[in-house]
Amino acid sequence: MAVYTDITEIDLKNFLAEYDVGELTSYKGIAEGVENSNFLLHTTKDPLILTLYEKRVEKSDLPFFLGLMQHLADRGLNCPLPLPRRDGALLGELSTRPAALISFLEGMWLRKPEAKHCREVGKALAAMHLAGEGFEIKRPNALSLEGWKVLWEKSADRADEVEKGLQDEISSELAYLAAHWPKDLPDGVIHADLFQDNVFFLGDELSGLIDFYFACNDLLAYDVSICLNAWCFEQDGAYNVTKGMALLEGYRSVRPLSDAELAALPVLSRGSALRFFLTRLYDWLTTPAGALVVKKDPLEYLKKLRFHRGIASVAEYGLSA
Ligand SMILES: Nc1ncnc2c1ncn2[C@@H]1O[C@H](COP(=O)(O)OP(=O)(O)O)[C@@H](O)[C@H]1O
Ligand SMILES: N[C@@H](CCOP(=O)(O)O)C(=O)O
Repeated sequence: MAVYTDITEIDLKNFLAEYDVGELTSYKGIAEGVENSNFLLHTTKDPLILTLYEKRVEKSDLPFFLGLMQHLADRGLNCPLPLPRRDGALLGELSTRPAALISFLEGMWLRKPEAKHCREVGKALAAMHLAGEGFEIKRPNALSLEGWKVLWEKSADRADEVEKGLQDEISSELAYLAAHWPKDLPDGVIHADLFQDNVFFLGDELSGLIDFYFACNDLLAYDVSICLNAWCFEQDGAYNVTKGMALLEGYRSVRPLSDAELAALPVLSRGSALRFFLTRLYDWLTTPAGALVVKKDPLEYLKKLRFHRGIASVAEYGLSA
């Protein structure tokens, strides 16, 4: 459960007094998520999400995240909206953390997505990429090549505790990616964490995207590779080519992928697998026992990384270039 910071009812009521959201009737911590503390609030008006921003979120990045949600929603993307306080500010403070109230999005995330859902995710990702055009604030990706090196330096010494030989394997991988990372592909605003728990469905219909707290400016095709990793592998670690095809076709039906973007998918997918491996590894090694969060398995992403290393042609993802 991701509630790192506790709140008291009295502090919450004082915080809410700055907003025009009705009276608080109940609140509870949300038993999902990894990065921030989230609470579901019921009021005499609409239900709301309260987010307290935690360790990996820089306060200076919050205008990007909150402004982006507004920008995307204004352009017709279904995503939550930050609510303004009476003084117009989108951000307040609660229990010493920066905090915001976010509109509640109806829907559930899918525990067992099928190819038809992957197609919808591909479409929604492409729609987000198009809707992100014109967003004025810029945020470089803090979790790309340079950020991976920094994370790796914090974990490398203990990596072999997780699997023997990891220290050498990951050091070589980082060197490979630094030498082969594409530079001239289309870029824009990417979600950067569009995993299953961040996509809501009502029945088979995609009802919206949440959790823009890793969003940044980067290669659009890198975001596609993140979704291939998050959506198109089965529990046993096997890549599901039908899901891959559906996701890529869904994406291309809204925003075409160039030959260069397609050709770069294997290296981008290695990079995105490494990115999630590294944050999971760091958390695995540093989260104290008993913390109210479910640690995610870094080895799941190591297996995905190894799969992409073995890709000889993008046809293996379900499409020919
Ligand atoms: N706007 C929202 N509407 C409905 N539920 C939400 C909303 N934002 C977050 N949640 C709930 O909170 C959970 C954790 O949110 P998330 O933003 O993924 O947290 P974290 O940034 O900590 O990973 C989600 O899985 C969902 O259940
Ligand atoms: N998706 C990441 C962890 C980030 O968690 P989220 O709850 O913000 O999606 C992973 O799976 O490692």
